[in-house]
Amino acid sequence: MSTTRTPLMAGNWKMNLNHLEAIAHVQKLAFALTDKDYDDVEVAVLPPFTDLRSVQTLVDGDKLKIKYGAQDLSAHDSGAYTGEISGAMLAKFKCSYVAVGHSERRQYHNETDEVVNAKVKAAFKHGLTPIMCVGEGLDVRKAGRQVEHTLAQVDGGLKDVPAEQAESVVVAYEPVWAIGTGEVATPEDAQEVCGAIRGRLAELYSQELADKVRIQYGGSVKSGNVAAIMAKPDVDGALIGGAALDVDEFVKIVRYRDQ
Ligand SMILES: O=C(CO)COP(=O)(O)O
Repeated sequence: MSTTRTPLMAGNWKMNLNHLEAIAHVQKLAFALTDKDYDDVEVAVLPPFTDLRSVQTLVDGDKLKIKYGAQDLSAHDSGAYTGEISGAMLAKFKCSYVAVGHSERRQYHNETDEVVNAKVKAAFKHGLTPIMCVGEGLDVRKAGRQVEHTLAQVDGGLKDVPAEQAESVVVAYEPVWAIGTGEVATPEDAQEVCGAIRGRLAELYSQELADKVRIQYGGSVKSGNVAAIMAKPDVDGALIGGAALDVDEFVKIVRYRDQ
C-alpha cells in the first residue's frame, strides 16, 4: 500500500455481540492496542446498532483512539420508515463510518446500486464516511468478469457524488465467494480489482483524488494472510468479519507488519 494513505483496519461484527459483549470486546481491544498501533493504522469497529451507544460511552469516556460506525443506514432522513436508522441518528452517536452496500445487504435485502448510491449520499449528508462495499459472486469470477462487474458497482454507487465527498469515501472490495468461506482471494486477485477500482476513480474524478481514496480488501482476512494482501500497492486496509470477533486475532491483523 501507499505510504500516503493510512491503512484502515475495520472489524465488521455483522449480527454478533450484544451490548454487554461489545463492552467487554472493546475494553479488551483498547487494553491491547498501543499508541504505536494507532500511529501506523486506523482501527475501527462496526458493531450492530444496539451496541453503538455502549461503544460510544467507552470511547468517549476513556478517549480511546478506536473509531466506530454502523453496518448500514437508511437512505431517508426521517419519517415513516419502520425499523430504519438514519444517518442523523448515527452522527448523533458520533459514528465515523458506515458500511454501505455490503454483499449481505445486496443479497438478502435486495439492495441495488441505486439504493447503495442513495445511502452513500445520505452518509455524506450527515458527515459519516461511507465504506462502500463492492465485489463479485462466484459465477462472475468464474466467467472472468470480476473487474467489469465491480467497476459497474463503483459507477453506480458513486453516481452524482461530487469530488469533495468522493475523495473521502472508503471502497471495500469484497469478493462474495471469499466471505466467510475461508476461501481468500490471492494477493494478486485483490490487487487486480483494487487497482482497477483506483483506475476507475481516476477516470470518474482525477488521479489526485484516486490516490487519496482508501481501498480495502475483505473476505476471510486473518493474521496469517493479511501481510501478503497488504503488501499490494492498491490495498489500503481490510474489512474483517469473522476474525474481528476474536480480539487477539484482530490485534494481530492491526499489526500486520509484524506477521
Ligand atoms: O464480509 C466481510 C467483512 O465485511 C468478510 O467476512 P469474513 O472476514 O468473515 O470473510
